[in-house]
Amino acid sequence: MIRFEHVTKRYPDGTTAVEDLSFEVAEGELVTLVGPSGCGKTTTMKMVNRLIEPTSGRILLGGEDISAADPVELRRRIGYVIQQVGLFPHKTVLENTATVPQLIGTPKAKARARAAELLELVGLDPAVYGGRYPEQLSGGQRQRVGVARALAADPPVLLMDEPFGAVDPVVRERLQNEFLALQKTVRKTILLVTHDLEEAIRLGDRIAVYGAGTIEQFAGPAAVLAAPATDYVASFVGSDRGLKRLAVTAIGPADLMAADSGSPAPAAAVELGASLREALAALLQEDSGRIGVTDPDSGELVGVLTPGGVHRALRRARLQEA
Ligand SMILES: Nc1ncnc2c1ncn2[C@@H]1O[C@H](COP(=O)(O)OP(=O)(O)OP(=O)(O)O)[C@@H](O)[C@H]1O
Repeated sequence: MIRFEHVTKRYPDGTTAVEDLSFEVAEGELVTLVGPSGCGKTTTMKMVNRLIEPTSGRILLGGEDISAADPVELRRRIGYVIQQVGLFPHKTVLENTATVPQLIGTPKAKARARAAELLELVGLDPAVYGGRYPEQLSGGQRQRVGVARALAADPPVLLMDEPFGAVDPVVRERLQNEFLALQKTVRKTILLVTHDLEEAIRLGDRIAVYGAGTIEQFAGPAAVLAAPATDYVASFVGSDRGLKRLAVTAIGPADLMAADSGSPAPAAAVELGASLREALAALLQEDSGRIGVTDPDSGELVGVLTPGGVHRALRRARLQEA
């Protein structure tokens, strides 16, 4: 869907921001760009909606070379979410969300109805928040409006630059989870820039780990953690990558013990397919040392997870990757 072919960007002062980048983002895929400050992530992203033009190489969107596209028309196909959100201060939340559809000629009533739906989708009750002004919202709520607004024109592609950057870690984690659930339904093709490795791992179907102006590794989160491609990536992901793997390993049926009909069902439960990190957090809260695991569709208890099951799952994941 988005394809970079040997893209280099040199700024007029001689700074090479990115050099010979080639990678592809599949339709419906969420790719996170992660790396230290100044490594070229934002430059990469802004070349996709032509806020920055490459010095050489080309970028294709759905097979079409974007250098031939009209930038205004191009940006209509590409939602853009930035850290500072950039909401219009003098417009209400509903008006902010309806801005783009109205700009492209959607009748006002229809644009507003759609905006209300989207606010609902990002967890903001339009009856409560629709009439408020941005300054009357918390940072996390503003970021949700930013996401709703970017989705409003239903663009196939979303560019997100540190979209959850301006909120505290707890709210951030909640927004990330909500966003992942949302992505399951909307299935946009997304490039998301972050300097936070945990965020990149949590959100990305694949991760591009940037060094200075180049991608050092482009792979799924589990592969980046299990087999860093270079010494640089190894030091970037750090020595606690074993722990980080908890976040990318899901609980499978083989990790569970049968729910014993004799003993009471555990009080806490997570869903099958939840991350080991989530399961471990729940286990640590449970004095009994066991939690229930439920079927995400039916909600029925399918088994019981103990710390031994977490070990089994990690071992299984290591074997699969080997
Ligand atoms: N307009 C510009 N003129 C000259 N150099 C620039 C310009 N914009 C960015 N750069 C340089 O290009 C390099 C890459 O910048 P970029 O903003 O893409 O990095 P980044 O990875 O997004 O960083 P951060 O995480 O700090 O936002 C940096 O060295 C930066 O100083």
